[in-house]
Amino acid sequence: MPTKVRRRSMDSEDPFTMALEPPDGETEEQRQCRLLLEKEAKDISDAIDEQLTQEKAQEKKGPRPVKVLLLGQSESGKSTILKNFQLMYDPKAFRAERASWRAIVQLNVVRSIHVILDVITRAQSRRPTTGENGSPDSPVVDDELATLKMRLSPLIRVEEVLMQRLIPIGPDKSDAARLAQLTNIPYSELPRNVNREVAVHSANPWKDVFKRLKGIDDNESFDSEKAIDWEDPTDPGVVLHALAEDMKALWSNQTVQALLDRQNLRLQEAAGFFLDCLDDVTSLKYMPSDGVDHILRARLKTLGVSEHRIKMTSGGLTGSISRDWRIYDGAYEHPEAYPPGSLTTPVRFSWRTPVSGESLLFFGRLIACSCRFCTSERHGHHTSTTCKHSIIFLCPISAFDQVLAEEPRVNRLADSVNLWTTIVSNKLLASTNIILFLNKIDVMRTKLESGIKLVDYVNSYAKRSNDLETASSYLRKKFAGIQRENSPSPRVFYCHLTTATDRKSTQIVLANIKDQLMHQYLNDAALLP
Ligand SMILES: Nc1nc2c(ncn2[C@@H]2O[C@H](COP(=O)(O)OP(=O)(O)OP(=O)(O)O)[C@@H](O)[C@H]2O)c(=O)[nH]1
Repeated sequence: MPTKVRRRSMDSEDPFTMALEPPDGETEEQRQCRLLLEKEAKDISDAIDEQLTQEKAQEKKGPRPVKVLLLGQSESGKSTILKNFQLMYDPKAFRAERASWRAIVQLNVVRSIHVILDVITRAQSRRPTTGENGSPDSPVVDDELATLKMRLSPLIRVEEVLMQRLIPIGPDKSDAARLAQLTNIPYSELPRNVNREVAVHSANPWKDVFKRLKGIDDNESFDSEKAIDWEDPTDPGVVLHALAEDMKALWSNQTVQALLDRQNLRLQEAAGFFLDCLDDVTSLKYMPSDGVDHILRARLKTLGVSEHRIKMTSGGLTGSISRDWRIYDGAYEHPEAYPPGSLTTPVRFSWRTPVSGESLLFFGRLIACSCRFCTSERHGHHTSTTCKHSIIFLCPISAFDQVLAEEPRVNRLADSVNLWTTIVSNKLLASTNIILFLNKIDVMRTKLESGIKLVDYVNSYAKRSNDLETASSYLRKKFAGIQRENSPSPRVFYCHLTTATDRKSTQIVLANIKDQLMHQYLNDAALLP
């Protein structure tokens, strides 16, 4: 029948059908990974459907919530911005999570030490060579360092225990468990291209783990300090405390520094770096306090999209108003991660470098999600056919000299620029507030001051001065220009230079954004029938 023939031929050209077809020459490992991602996408979709149904019912009862989507490539700082929001507007919940973040800080510490131990192992396995003057070509691991390495080996077990607590592998074979299997392999057995970073799925209630361990009742008011059994000899904190002096000796060892230098491993610039405050984080009763920003600096990669509800209040001429906010952390979910602290491959940046396929797929999915949230409202409050919510887009500008782990030909800044172009040019997002955060300004400053030249990666930077002010203002103008040229209709360019781990400065920015969005929300509401 003609219709059948037509449909078949359309199907074979349908980009969605083509996109879903398995790639040619797919290996079994790739197939497993793809199926996992597809199942996860379906779970997300089902969860959104369920959420939409609930929201519809809820929204009939009260005012519309303000929705903000955090977007950006992996390690751009989305979760850190979310933590800042929680710290400001939901401090009680934030404090209750301190025990969980204590475990992440401990995990970050042992991970950094593990990286160093791996570097030493590699140096030990190399045959020593000598230069022209007869001295060794590369730093030599002496007996003292080898002994130190041996004494620190119990930390590997601590890391495994922490990872198992965070991502238990049960008989359920859930996504979280299966992803954990991908990442829970001991470092020594990991193939080079496998993710070395532990990641939790947003659906995994990892923060409850410590609560569950102590058997605290859900209804009991939860004090995070009570969640720790301070007398427990198997608590990772005990081992960390016992090995604190050895860890300090390792980090300050000249040979270790030389070996890290040779491999271009800048641990101090890597996420979750705590080796500069070992006294503090290895103290027997260590708990990340309100006074220090350890929770903001702690690194735990999250996969999937998570929703966080916060009640926010804003003052104005008409008195103070209070609204529910929903903040979505659109964590980038590529199964690979960046090797810690390295990534100085000199892949040049170009304003036209193709965006990685994985990133596009992910952002497409996120935009689809956010637009579905709007679709659900269109019949209720919205009269517009475009998304009215807000996006905070994070670009870690310090990544200008780094490449994507999953696509080593793509510069990380180029990836961000392309994602930015995709977002600002999307017609469905024409009415969306898009706020750009050029993040990791502190790391950018350190890099530029250490002599790394922006022009070596971004040709068009030409002969401009290699300082933070000039560089950030140049990048800001570039991002503004892309928005101007690509937005379906004119919109205001909102941009902030941020250091998300610096609570004070970030909270000023977020307070302004909160007031701005509340104001717009009220204006929109006034225009509604
Ligand atoms: N020095 C510095 N570190 C930052 C800044 N913003 C975030 N970080 C750190 O960078 C790491 C990654 O930040 P996250 O907030 O986890 O990044 P993300 O975008 O949520 O990453 P994914 O979970 O992989 O999607 C964390 O250890 C943060 O503490 C910043 O402005 N300066």
